[in-house]
Amino acid sequence: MDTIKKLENDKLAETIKEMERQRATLDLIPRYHGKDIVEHVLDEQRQQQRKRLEKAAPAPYFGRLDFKPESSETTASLYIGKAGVEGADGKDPLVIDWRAPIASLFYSFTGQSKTASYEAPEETVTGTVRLKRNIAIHEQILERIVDSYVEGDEKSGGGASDDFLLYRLEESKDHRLRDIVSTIQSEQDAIIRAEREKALVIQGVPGSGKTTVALHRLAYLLYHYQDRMKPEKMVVFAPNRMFLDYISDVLPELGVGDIQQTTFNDWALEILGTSIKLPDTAKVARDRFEQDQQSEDSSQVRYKESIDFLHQLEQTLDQYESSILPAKDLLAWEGALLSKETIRDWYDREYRHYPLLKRRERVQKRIKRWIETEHTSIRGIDPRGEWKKQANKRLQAYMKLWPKPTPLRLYRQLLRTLTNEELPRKWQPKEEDLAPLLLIQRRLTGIFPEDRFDHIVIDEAQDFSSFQTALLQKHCPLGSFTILGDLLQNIVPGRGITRWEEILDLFSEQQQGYYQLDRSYRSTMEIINFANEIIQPYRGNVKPAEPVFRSGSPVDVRSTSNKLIKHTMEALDELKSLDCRTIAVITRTENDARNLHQALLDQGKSVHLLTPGEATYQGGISIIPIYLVKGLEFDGAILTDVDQDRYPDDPFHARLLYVGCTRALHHLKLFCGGKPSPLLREARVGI
Ligand SMILES: Nc1ncnc2c1ncn2[C@@H]1O[C@H](COP(=O)(O)OP(=O)(O)OP(=O)(O)O)[C@@H](O)[C@H]1O
Repeated sequence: MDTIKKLENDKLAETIKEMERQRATLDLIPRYHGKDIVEHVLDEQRQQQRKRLEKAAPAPYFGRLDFKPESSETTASLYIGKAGVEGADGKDPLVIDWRAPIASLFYSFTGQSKTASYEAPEETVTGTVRLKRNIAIHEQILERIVDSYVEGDEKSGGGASDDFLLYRLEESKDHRLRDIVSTIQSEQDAIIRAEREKALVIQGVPGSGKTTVALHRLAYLLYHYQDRMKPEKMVVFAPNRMFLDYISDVLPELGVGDIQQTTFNDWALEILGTSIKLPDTAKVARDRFEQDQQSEDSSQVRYKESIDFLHQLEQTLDQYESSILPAKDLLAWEGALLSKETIRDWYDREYRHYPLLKRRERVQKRIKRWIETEHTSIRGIDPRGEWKKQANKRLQAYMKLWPKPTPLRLYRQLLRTLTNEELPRKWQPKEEDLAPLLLIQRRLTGIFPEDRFDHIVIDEAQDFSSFQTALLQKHCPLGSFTILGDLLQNIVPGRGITRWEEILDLFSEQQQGYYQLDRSYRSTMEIINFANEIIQPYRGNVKPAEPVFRSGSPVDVRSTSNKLIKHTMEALDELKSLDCRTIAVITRTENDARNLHQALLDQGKSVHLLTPGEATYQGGISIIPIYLVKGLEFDGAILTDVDQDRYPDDPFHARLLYVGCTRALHHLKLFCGGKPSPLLREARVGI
C-alpha cells in the first residue's frame, strides 16, 4: 500500500504543479475589454478555464480508472474529477470531467463482468477495466485510497466500492445538500446520463438520492448538450423556498450557474402578475396539515387538479373562442359593408394560430386597414375624412361587443359553466386555481419565449397534480423532464397523485422513462427498518426502502410524560456529544414548535424556529413542524408528541411519521408525551 500511496502522491503533486502552471500562464494574459467579438469569446473561455482550475485546485480528482480498450495495446490511467483539466501541450487530459462519456465506466462498472463499455460520440468502446480506485483528497492532501476493483483480485468488485461509500455516508453533514460525484451509484448514474428527450419519472425511497441525482442530471445535460441547452432555460420546481435554499449549493458546486429554482406557486404568480394573490401560506399550512377535519372540499380540489378538468377547460375555452366574435356586419358608411362572414373568415382562418388577445388585435387592425382602403376610393367625396372618423367610431363600438377578458374574469365565467360554481364577488384563488388560471392566460396571450424551458425538474412530484404537469409540458417543447418523488411521502391530504401513471400517461410511450430507486443512502439500517415498520400497512405497491449496510445506534423511543423540555434538553446535549452538527426537533404542529422554541431559548439554547413561509435554512438546531421537513435531512432528529391522538393509525399520519423519521442520518429519537402512537407498532418505549 505504501508504494501505491507514494505513486498516487507523486501523481497528485504532478497534477497540481501542471494546474498551477496553466493558471500562471492564464494570469499573464490581461483581461480583454475591447470591442472585438472573437477576442471577447476567447477572453470568456480563459475566464471559464481559470474558474475551473481554481475550483479543481483543492481536490483535482476523486477517482482513477485503468482501462484497456480492445482496439489498443496500452492501458490508460484515467483520473476523474469534478472538472476536466487539459494536459500540458496537447497531451492527454490530466483529469477527465465526471460527465465525459468515458467517465461513465467509473460509475457503471461494478466488477461483475470482465468487459465494460461506454458510448463514445461515434461508437461503443469496449475494453477491460484493470483498476477502479477511489481517492479522497482534501485541500491538496491525499487522505484515503480505496480500491474498489483490481483485475485478478477475487475479493474486489461486486459491491466492494461500498467501503468508500460508507466512509462518505458516515460523515456528519453541514446544513446544505452536497454533490455526490465521487460516489454516484450505477442505478443513479443511469438516470443522470439518460437521453435528454426523455421524460423520466423516478419513484425513490427516502434518501435514495432523488434530489441529488436530478441536480447532477442537469449538470450532465448541460455538459453533454452544451450548444443545445442553456442553464437559464432549465428550471427546478421544489415544494418550498426553504427547500430551495437547502439545495442551492449543489449546482454551483458542480460548476453550473443560472438555473432557475422556484416553486410552482411563485412561478405561476410571477406570470399571472400582481392581480392574483394567494391566501397566507402559514394559514393554508395549518388548515391543511393540522386539522383533523379537512377544511377544503377535497373532491372539488381533486377535480380541479385532474387532467379531466384540464381537458374540459380546454374544450370550454375552444367554445368560448369560437363564440366570442360579435355576429355583426360592420357598415363603415353607406355602400361600404364589411360582412360578418368576412370578419369570421379572418378570425377563423388567417389568425387562427394566434393566441386569443393577439387574434383580437389582428382582426381589429385588419378592419382598420379595410376602412383605409375603402376610403381611398371615396377620398373625393370625403376630403376631410369625416366618414372615416365615423367608421372608426363604429369599429370602436364593434370592439366593445368583443370584451378583452382577464384570466380571472374568464375563469369565473368558465367555472360557472363547468362546475356550477358561483364565485363570490371577493373571491381569492387558491393554489389549485393557479394552474387553470395559467392555462387560460396561455390561451389569451400565448407562451412568451422567456417562459419556455429546455428542461424541467419537478421535485416531490407526488404532491404535483397531473394538471400542473400537463401545463408545464406546454412550456417545454422538447418534453425533457426529470420528475421525482415518492408516493409514500405524499403528505398533502386529498392532493397530489396516487399512481405514477397519472403523470407518465401524459407523455408518449417513446418519451416515457420510469426508474425506481430502492436503496436509501441517507439513514442507518436501524432508522430505515424502523420507518419501514411504520409505513408497512399502507405501502401498497411501493417496495420497502433497502438500507445501505450502515449500522448506527438503535432508534430511541421514550416516554417524556410532562417533562418534554427536560428530555429535549438532555437529548440535544447527547446528540451534540455524538458530533451531530444539524439537529431537528420535529413537532406535530406549528404552535408546538413555537412553544418549544421559546422554552428552549429560555433555557439558553441556541435554536432556530422554522415555520411555513420561511425562506432560509441555517442548520444548527431547528425546531420545525413535521409537515415542513420533507426533503431535508439532519444528523440527528427528535420527534416530539408521537402520541395516539397526534398520530393515529391512518395512512395520512403514517406517511407523515414516515417522512419525519427518515430525515435522520445517524440518530433518531421519538418522544411520547401520553399514550404512544399505534404507528410505533411493536417498538419498546423506554422511560
Ligand atoms: N451515491 C451517493 N453517494 C453518497 N451520498 C449519497 C448518494 N446518494 C445519495 N446520497 C446522500 O443521501 C442523502 C439523501 O439524498 P437526497 O436528499 O437527494 O435523497 P431523496 O431521495 O431526494 O430523499 P427524500 O425523498 O427523503 O427527499 C443526501 O445526503 C445525499 O448526499
